[in-house]
Amino acid sequence: MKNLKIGVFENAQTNASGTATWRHPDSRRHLFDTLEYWRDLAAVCEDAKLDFLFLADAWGWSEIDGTRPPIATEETLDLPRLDPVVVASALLSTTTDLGLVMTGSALVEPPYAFARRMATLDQLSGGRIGWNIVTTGTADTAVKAFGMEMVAHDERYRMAEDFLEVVYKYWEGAWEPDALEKDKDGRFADPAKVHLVTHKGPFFRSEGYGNTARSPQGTPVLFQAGASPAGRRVGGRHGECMFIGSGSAEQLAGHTAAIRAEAVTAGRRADDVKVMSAFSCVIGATTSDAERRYQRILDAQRSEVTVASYAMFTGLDLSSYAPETPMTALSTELSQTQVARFAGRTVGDVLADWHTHGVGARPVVGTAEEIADEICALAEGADLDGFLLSPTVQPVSTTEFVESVLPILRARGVFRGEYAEGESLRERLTGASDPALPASHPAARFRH
Ligand SMILES: Cc1cc2nc3c(=O)[nH]c(=O)nc-3n(C[C@H](O)[C@H](O)[C@H](O)COP(=O)(O)O)c2cc1C
Repeated sequence: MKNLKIGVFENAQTNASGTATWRHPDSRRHLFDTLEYWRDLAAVCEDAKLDFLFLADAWGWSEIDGTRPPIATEETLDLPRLDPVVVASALLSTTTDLGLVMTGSALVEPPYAFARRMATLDQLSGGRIGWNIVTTGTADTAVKAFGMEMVAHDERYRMAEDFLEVVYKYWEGAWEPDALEKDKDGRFADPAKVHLVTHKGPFFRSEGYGNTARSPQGTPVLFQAGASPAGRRVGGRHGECMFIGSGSAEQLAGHTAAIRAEAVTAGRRADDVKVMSAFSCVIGATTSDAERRYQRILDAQRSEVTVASYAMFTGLDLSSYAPETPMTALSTELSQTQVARFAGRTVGDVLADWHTHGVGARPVVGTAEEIADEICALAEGADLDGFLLSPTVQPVSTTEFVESVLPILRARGVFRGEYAEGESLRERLTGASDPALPASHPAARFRH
């Protein structure tokens, strides 16, 4: 079996993944707006030698028929949040090896400024940064805040391709890796190795010199999570790591095969893309103890949150449809994945399902041994490279996982024990022999 990669899913906000479990007695997520929360969580991840901490993000919010439902505020479903780039920046000085991966929107960010911010993080972290490319799940509300017009679903992916070309040109082509000489008796940099970038694309234009020099990885490790056909195409062409939702081994195997096929269509090798599935679990001393603990998590959440939460991801108000309406009758310009994955089921089924686990799948509920068994079975059955642990109650879910499940995975030889010294996040996650993107990646053509 492959050596697994394991990251932790977080959101610089009180809730995650469309559920609202912040009232649970053990939850400390209401302290998401303190540096201590992030410092302590990052320390748990780094002490356990996890691969990275992932900070998801959204610029938009929940709206139903153009109005923000009061429950979204009462249960802090979507707002307030913190900027993940700034949170990651704060963690650079409290961590030394942990990867820091964050979402950045190709819909609303200006690419030149975004390229600089990510390069700065990559530089100061010594090459520990990853970027989850999103077209923004909450696009309908985010565009209003940015004074933009709505951009349709597949058009947003075309926009993302253009955005990628701009940032690649700056990350890969603006400054050659050995441009900086820093020679006090000579010169600081070699002008022959600093290049003017020009870009005239369908969505973005830019002409300039890189505001930052080349960072250790150049391009941060590229993550992508869109599961619609358009999303998978972009992931297959550009992604180095793809996040997929959770599900049965059979469902995940289908996703993994489709992503690898897209990579091959794009002229890359099937395993140039590492596939990581979201994974949630509730651990107990016995199976029935775990079931009791899971029920307590469900009880911590108000049921009214479900409609507002589903609307945030899809713009659809499920309360306005008869419960027997087939989900195939619905469509969205937001997350098509969150409609398509319920094909064959009804609106009533989805309301019940979403209440228990939001965008994720039902957590695996059991003893540490049972959870380790499930992780191994999923990895083998679905050809996965790793997991994105999506904790239900933070930080205790992460702590319990690293204390009880991780040692079992280590004993089985499927998760490594130590960090390799000086390794970049790219080398760690992809097995690359240096921190730069391989020559087979589309970004490499912008190098000099
Ligand atoms: C593990 C995981 C993490 C995600 N994180 C984000 C995120 O931080 N922000 C966001 O807007 N979408 C996020 N998404 C959603 C997708 O990237 C994508 O934008 C969404 O599913 C809509 O595109 P699609 O219809 O192509 O799937 C995430 C998805 C998964 C599976």
